[in-house]
Amino acid sequence: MTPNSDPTVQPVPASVVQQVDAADTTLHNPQTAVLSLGSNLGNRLECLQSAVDALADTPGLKVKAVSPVYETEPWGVDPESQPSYFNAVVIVKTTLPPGSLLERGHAIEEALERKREGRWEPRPIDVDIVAYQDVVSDDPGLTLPHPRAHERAFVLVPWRDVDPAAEVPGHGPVDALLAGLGTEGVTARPDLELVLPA
Ligand SMILES: Nc1ncnc2c1ncn2[C@@H]1O[C@H](COP(=O)(O)OP(=O)(O)OP(=O)(O)O)[C@@H](O)[C@H]1O
Ligand SMILES: Nc1nc2c(c(=O)[nH]1)N=C(CO)CN2
Repeated sequence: MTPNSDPTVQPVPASVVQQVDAADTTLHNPQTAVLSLGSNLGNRLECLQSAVDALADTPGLKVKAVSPVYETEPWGVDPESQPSYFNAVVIVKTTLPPGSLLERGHAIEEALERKREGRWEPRPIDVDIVAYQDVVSDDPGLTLPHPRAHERAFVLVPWRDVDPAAEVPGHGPVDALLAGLGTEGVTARPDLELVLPA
């Protein structure tokens, strides 16, 4: 069958294609997103690096910056009850809309065998979307900015390293948030480094 011989396939008028493209603001216009990576099970540095590599391998996404690595006290649980985390922040430019970026994060978690157990259980990798441009959304499936990012020094400290002027939409400058929160329990690990794939 030649491409146009199927009578059920109607050509899409150019004006419709144009309207659809214009409505998808991400398509020609990459957006900046901030991702938080955390690991407190297995080889924590390798898990973070695998996540960075997988992000860099994602069509429609370019990794622009990778923060230094921090060793951090488990937040939200008894800090003695879990191994310490390694945390880092990655800045990306992407044509993926927020929901697709979340799906990609989940796929990376699955590939690194993260089990979804109780809340804040130890995990080999966690990929959270901290912010997507200045989008604000209270959808529980994807809340933007991340609903707890502004309370987490383990997110804000590495984020400030790669973007000193960063702001959490609706919460203000990262620097000011950190002045209030303090940085206790967030320790630089200059002996460790994540590599940004070429
Ligand atoms: N900004 C966001 N980034 C990642 N997941 C989000 C976000 N907003 C909402 N979610 C939803 O939260 C659900 C639980 O995510 P996850 O298991 O990573 O939570 P957690 O890492 O244990 O805890 P926390 O959300 O406090 O970081 C996800 O399935 C996702 O749909
Ligand atoms: N230090 C630290 N604590 C956490 C982390 C994390 O990445 N680092 N992630 C959590 C759930 O996302 C809960 N607690």
